[in-house]
Amino acid sequence: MIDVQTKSLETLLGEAVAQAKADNGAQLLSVTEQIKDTDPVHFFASAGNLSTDRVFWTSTSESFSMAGVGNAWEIEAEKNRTQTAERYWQYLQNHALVHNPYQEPGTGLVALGGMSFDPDARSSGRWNRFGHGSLQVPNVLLTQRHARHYLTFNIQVRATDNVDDLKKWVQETKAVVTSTRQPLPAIPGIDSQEEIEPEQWKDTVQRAADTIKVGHAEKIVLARELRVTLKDRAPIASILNKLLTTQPNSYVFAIERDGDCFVGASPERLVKQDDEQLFSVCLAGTAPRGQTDEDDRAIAQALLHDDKNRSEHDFVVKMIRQAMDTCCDVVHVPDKPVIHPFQNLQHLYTPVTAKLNQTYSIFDIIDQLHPTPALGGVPREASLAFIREHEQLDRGWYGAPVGWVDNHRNGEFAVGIRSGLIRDDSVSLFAGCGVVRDSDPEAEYDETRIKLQPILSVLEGSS
Ligand SMILES: C=C(O[C@H]1C=CC=C(C(=O)O)[C@@H]1O)C(=O)O
Ligand SMILES: [Mg+2]
Repeated sequence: MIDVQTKSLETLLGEAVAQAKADNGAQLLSVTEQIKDTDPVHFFASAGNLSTDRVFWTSTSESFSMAGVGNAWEIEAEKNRTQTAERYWQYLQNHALVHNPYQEPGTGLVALGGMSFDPDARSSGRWNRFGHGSLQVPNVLLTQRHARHYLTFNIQVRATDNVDDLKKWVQETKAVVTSTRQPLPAIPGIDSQEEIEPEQWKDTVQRAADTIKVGHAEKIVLARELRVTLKDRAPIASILNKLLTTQPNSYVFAIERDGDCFVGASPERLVKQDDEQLFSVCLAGTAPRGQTDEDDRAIAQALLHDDKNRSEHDFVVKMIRQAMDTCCDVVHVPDKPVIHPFQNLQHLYTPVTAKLNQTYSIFDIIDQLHPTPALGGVPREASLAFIREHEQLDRGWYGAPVGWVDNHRNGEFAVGIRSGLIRDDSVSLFAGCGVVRDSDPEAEYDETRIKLQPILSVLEGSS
């Protein structure tokens, strides 16, 4: 068995070297094998010995995870992020040598990453390791679906490369990332925290509500930052592990670029593609969970019938339906939202399904959807202009699509909320809320405080 696999890897490496020689350039080789059980979080932790460019993605409701390390190919874009991603992803799929005997989504040639919320926003420099759009094909990718585990090596093979050396590198790297589990380090806890200008933020919420009342916009989403200093460097794998156990029904993700890491547990799917089938979600309108079941149900009922929250939600439904209509043949949207409960809050939730027209890709849909009025506002341009002018925050990748695509028309992007940016021992946490004409600044402030809580309690090491 091992012999056959080794031989096949050797053969593939030989073919890639020959192709690189013929092209007088480099040849991307992608080779996938099924492997023994390997825990994605421990893979991510061990991979830190190889590179400070790592990625992690879990859809906790589906028992599906990916963890990747290194960078075999990167699509980088400043403006026109989705068009650039589409073009280079097509190019790569046409030119890569892919050996993937499995039909599992998320195995083989996969690119993971995301983009900034707004390429036209002022930059503070804090996100400069991320750029405005970046998808990366990791050198090594672990894919876990239920009880099955797959390992993909993506290698840039050059004409001058030696097959034996490459094979040795693959074997050594595999040993590092699938090594026996080391215990994850403890989360060091919080040394200090600072809310960034909360009073000024509330004034901005009032200003947004006033802007809406005079008819210059209908909804504007405003976000704020909580800056946390930990007692020691943030152990990202341990934080992911804790998010996985405390945040069911979420997308737990980490995108690390040169040591800086964007991490989160988002409840919000932007879009999932399963060949021609698309799934999106309208998520807006928020209330806390109750202390007792009865209390919880009463809060849920009140949320379902609350005009202010319903209007926040309905703007999102209307716009997502329009966006889907542009690229899809059949779009299904229920008439009314339901309640979707999460660990410490509940949201109004309307699922959307659609059939993607064959001439479009997931990148076209992202282009249509982002930013939805759950993160931008209505109308899109007026709300973005307000955010650019008045919000005292460099959103960076917060609130923007983060996810993955494979080369079989599968992919999924979440909205990067309930998230933070980690650098060494400091973490910037972000939370926003939908401001409509009846918004009360104190209530919106409380809502953002609840949204910050899950990730904050993970950092406290107490959840
Ligand atoms: C902007 C955020 O949440 C959005 C998603 C769900 C509910 C929202 C709300 O009720 O305001 C927000 O639109 C955030 O968590 O940072
Ligand atoms: Mg809200």
